[in-house]
Amino acid sequence: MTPPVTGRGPVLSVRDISKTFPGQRALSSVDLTVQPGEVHALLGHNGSGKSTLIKVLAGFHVPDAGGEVLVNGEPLELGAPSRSHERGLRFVHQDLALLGPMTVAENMAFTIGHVRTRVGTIDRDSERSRTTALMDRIGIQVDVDAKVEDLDPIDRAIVGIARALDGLDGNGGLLVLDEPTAALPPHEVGRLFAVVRDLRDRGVSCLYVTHRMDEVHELTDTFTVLRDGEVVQSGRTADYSGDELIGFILGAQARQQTRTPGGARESTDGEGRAGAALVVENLRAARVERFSLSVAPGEVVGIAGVMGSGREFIGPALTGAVSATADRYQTSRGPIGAISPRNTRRHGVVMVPGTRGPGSMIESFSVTENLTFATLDRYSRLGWLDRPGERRAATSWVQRFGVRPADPDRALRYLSGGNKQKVLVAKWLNTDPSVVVMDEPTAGVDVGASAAIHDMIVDVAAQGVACIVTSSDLDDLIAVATRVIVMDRGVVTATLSGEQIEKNSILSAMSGATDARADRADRADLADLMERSRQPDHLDLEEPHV
Ligand SMILES: Nc1ncnc2c1ncn2[C@@H]1O[C@H](COP(=O)(O)OP(=O)(O)OP(=O)(O)O)[C@@H](O)[C@H]1O
Repeated sequence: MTPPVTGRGPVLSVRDISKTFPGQRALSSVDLTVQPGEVHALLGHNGSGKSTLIKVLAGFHVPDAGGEVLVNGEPLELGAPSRSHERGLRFVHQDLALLGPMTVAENMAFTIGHVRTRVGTIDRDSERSRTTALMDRIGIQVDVDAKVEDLDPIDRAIVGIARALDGLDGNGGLLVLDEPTAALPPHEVGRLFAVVRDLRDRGVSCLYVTHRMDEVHELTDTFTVLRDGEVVQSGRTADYSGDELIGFILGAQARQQTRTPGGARESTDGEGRAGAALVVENLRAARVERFSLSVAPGEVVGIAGVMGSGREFIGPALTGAVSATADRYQTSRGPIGAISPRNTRRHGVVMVPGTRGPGSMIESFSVTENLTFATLDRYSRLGWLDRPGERRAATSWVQRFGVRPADPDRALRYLSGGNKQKVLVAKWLNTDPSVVVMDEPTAGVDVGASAAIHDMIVDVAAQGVACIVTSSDLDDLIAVATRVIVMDRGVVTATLSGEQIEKNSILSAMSGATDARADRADRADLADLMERSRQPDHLDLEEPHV
């Protein structure tokens, strides 16, 4: 790792910054320093204040009076986004805000402005060359004429970073990356790290927000941990173990968080004593060619596969959210007929979607209203809503998942991203499903809440629910699955159980699938995947994750 550049003052000094929302102190006297050429991890549980701090830096929130932010030693005018931009602060949010139907060059022009000819028309050629030049600066080329919706997630992330770098001349500046790997499959994370390291070597510092603990030691030089809006620790990453960092993040909670990897549990191969909860033969849907699965009550089946393998379409296909057919689709309640949302729901097959996108949650509704939205009939009495009953159920889920703030009446929009995710998972578990498909259940969720969600999945399974977890985060699969199915190009290519459920074996099975199509695959990706599967950092199975 390149040592941080020294000799100049800090690129960023946050001093005594506080932010109070009505009824909520989100930041309390926060100090944070980033030196030039340094990757600084900003860590903290869901709701600890990371996004609020970033929004203060971006000029989106005005902090309480009293504190200051210095950029390269000079005070920054707070609450003015254009001033933050002028002073070299750049932000890449999780939602990259790229427009799918537009090309890469058009997206760049849309945000950083059009290039005009002398007669005032748009100069498309210059816009394309400018985009190529921005890409060159991070040493990666993406087809500037490709539509963003056709790009891989990693290329989209890279376009987002390249766009943010506009106007930063060569040396200096601070790039704030908010959970940039949350939407990336494991084998593509290395490419993003290479871009960040390359920028660091060229003097662009980085404030890096992540919940993935394995990334912290791999990528960052220094760190700050926020807990409940306060800085609890900062320092050089190399001076602390992963467990120590987790301890800072979770505080007293840490000691309560333990879990047994699911791989250690016995596999039932889909046929438990009570018979299968779901049998599907030759499921076909967009990106799913032929998928067969039998899952028993109480079993947790994990589905792994790189982006585009079909993994992400299994949930929508099984619940009829996308058009799907199968030679056989049978639950414990009998054969299903057409695979439609209504039929699958009647059979108790539900899906917890991976994104908190439109339709999955209503931001202006309270936590309680969101939690009970899919089960309103249960709380209706003679046409009236049993509000106390609704609230009791919500309170119990809020406590079980540790939703913060622990206030079931709070409008969802005031919750942090990870806490919204917990409410979303709870909403579907509250429907008492017999089969639940969870896509990326811990995306954006902190290390403590991830463990809580893993425990909850195991708990739900122990109550006889068949669980199918599709995830790009191998830790999810290792923590909960009794069997892991690996997919490639819409078909199952491997099934792992027992002791095979560990990172190395899953990655090799995924790489085996990739290997089989190596003639058309990107060999760099494959090499990267293999390289990562050999790195001991990624395979530290002795250490408990939480
Ligand atoms: N606009 C707002 N109004 C009221 N409270 C808010 C607002 N924005 C954030 N909060 C509260 O401030 C606290 C910090 O939230 P923040 O979004 O900064 O957390 P975070 O660390 O980014 O969490 P996550 O990892 O889940 O994204 C939370 O309790 C949140 O509910």
